[in-house]
Amino acid sequence: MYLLLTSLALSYAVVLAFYRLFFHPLRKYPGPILAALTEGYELYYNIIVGGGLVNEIEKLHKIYGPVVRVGPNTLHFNYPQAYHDIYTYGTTLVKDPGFYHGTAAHVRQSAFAFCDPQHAKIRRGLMSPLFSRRAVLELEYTIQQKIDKLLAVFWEHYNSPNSSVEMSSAYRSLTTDIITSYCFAECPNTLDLPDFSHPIIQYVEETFQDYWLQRHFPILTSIINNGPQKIVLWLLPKFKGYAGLKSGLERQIDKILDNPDILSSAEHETVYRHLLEPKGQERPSRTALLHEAIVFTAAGSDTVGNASYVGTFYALKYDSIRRMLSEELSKAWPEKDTPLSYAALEKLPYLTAFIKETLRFSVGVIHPLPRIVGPTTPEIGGLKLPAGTIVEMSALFMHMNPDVFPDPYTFNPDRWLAGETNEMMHDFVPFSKGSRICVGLNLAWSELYLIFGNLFRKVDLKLATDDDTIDDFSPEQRMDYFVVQWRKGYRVSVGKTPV
Ligand code: HEM
Repeated sequence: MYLLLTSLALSYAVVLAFYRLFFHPLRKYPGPILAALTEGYELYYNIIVGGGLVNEIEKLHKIYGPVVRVGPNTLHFNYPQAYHDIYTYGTTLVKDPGFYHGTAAHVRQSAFAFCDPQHAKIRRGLMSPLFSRRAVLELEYTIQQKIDKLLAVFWEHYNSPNSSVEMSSAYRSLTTDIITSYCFAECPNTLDLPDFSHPIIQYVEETFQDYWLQRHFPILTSIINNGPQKIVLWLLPKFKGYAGLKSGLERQIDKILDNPDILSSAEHETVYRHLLEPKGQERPSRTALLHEAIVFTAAGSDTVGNASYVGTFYALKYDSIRRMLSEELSKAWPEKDTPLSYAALEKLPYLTAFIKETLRFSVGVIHPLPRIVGPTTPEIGGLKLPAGTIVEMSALFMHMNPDVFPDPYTFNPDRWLAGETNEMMHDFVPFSKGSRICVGLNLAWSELYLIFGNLFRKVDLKLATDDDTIDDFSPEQRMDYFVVQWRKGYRVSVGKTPV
C-alpha cells in the first residue's frame, strides 16, 4: 500500500514538473528552473535564508532581464509601466488569496486580507472617514501629545553625555502610542517605559517575522488561535508576540462590546465607533474588529517607525542635511515652545523634500504585492497574460530605478528640489496605488512632518557610533518580512537645540 502511494506521489510530481517546465503558459519567461518547478524556491528565501526574497529577486533581474518567472505561476516585473498597470487596473486584478490568506491568516477578516475587491471596498468605506485629511487635521493634537512625551523622556532620562537612545525602539514606541491613541482613543503608554522596552514593540516585530511561516504553513495560525495556548506557545514560541498583541486588543474590544457607551465618552472618534455604527451596512463581528485592530496597530506603527528611523539616520550622518533642516525649521518656527501645525510644516520645501526622500529610500512595505490577472485585465507592461497568472512588482524596484532616480542608493533630498519632479512623483509609490492603496497615508504624512519637524527643531541629536552601528541602510542590511527590517541599528545621544 505504502509503495503504491509513494509511486503515485512520485509520478504526480514528475508529471507536474514536466508540465511546469514544458507546457505551462509561463514557460517562455526566463528565470531559475527551481522557481519554475516549485513554490519551495520562495519558501527557501523567505524562511531558510530569512527575509531574503527581495534581494534574490534583485539579483534575478540582473541575470534574466525585466520580467522574471519567480514561481511556477508568478512573474515579477522590473519596469515602471508594469507597476502602474498591475496596481491601477483596479478590480480586474485582485489580491492573490494564496499569498494574503496565508500571510495574513491571523487577520483574515480585515480589509487588508480581503481579496474580493467588493468586500475590501465596503470595509475601507467604513474606516476611511477616520483617515481622511480632514480627520487627520482635527486629530493631529493626538500625534503632538505623544511627540511631546517622547521629548520629555529624552530630557528626563537621556540628558547626560554618557547616555544614548536606541532609536528603533524609541520611534516604534512613539508610533505605537500614536496609532493606538489615534485609532482607539486609548494607548498602551509604551513611552512610560523610558528604556522603550514595552513588550508590544517586540510583539509587532515578531508578528511580522511570523508572516513567512503563516504564508507557507497557514495551518499554524489555526493551531495557534484554537489550540491550548500554553502548549501551543511552548511548541511554537515564535508566535508569542502575536499571541501577546492579540490578547491585549481582545481585552479592549470585549470591554467596548460589553459597554458600547465607552465609545461616546471616548476623547475623540475611534475606529471602533466607525465600525460599530455602519450606516446601512452589516456590523462587523468581534473577530473582524479584532483583526482590524491588529492591522492598525502593526501597520500603523512599524511603517512610520521605520521611515522615521531611516530618515533620522541620514540627517545625522550627513551634516549638510541636518543643517538645512534646522535652519529652515528655525526660520519658520521661531517660538519653538509653541506647537507648529502640520499644515504649516507641510509648506516647508526642504522638510518636504527630506520626507519624500525618506519614504523613497526606506521602502517600508518591501515585499512584492501579488495580484491575479483576471479575464478582462488589459496588457501588463505590454504583455497579454493568461487569466490566473500572478503578477507582482516590489516598490523597491520603482524607488531604486536609476533612470528615474539617478544614483538611487544615495540618500539625497536635493533630488526633489532640483527642477522638474513630475516623473519622480509619478513613480513614487511608498503607499502603493489604486483601489488597495494604503488606508493610513494621510495619517502617515502628518506623523512624519510632526515627528521630523519637532525633533530637528527641538533636539540636538548625534549618532553614537560603535562597531555594531549600521553605516548605511544598504541592500546587505535589509530583510524582507513583508515590511523591511534591518540587521544592524544605531543609537543617538541627545541634547537641546540652543534657541
Ligand atoms: C510610512 C508609512 C506607511 C507606509 C509606507 C505604508 C504602506 C502601505 C502599502 C504599500 C500598502 C499596500 C499593501 C498591500 O497591497 O498588500 C498599505 C496598506 C495598508 N496600510 Fe499602510 N503604510 C503606512 C502607514 C500606514 C498607517 C499609519 C496606517 C494606519 C492605520 C496604515 C494602514 C494600512 C491598511 C489598513 C492597509 C490595507 C489596505 C487594503 O488592503 O485595502 N498604513 N500600506
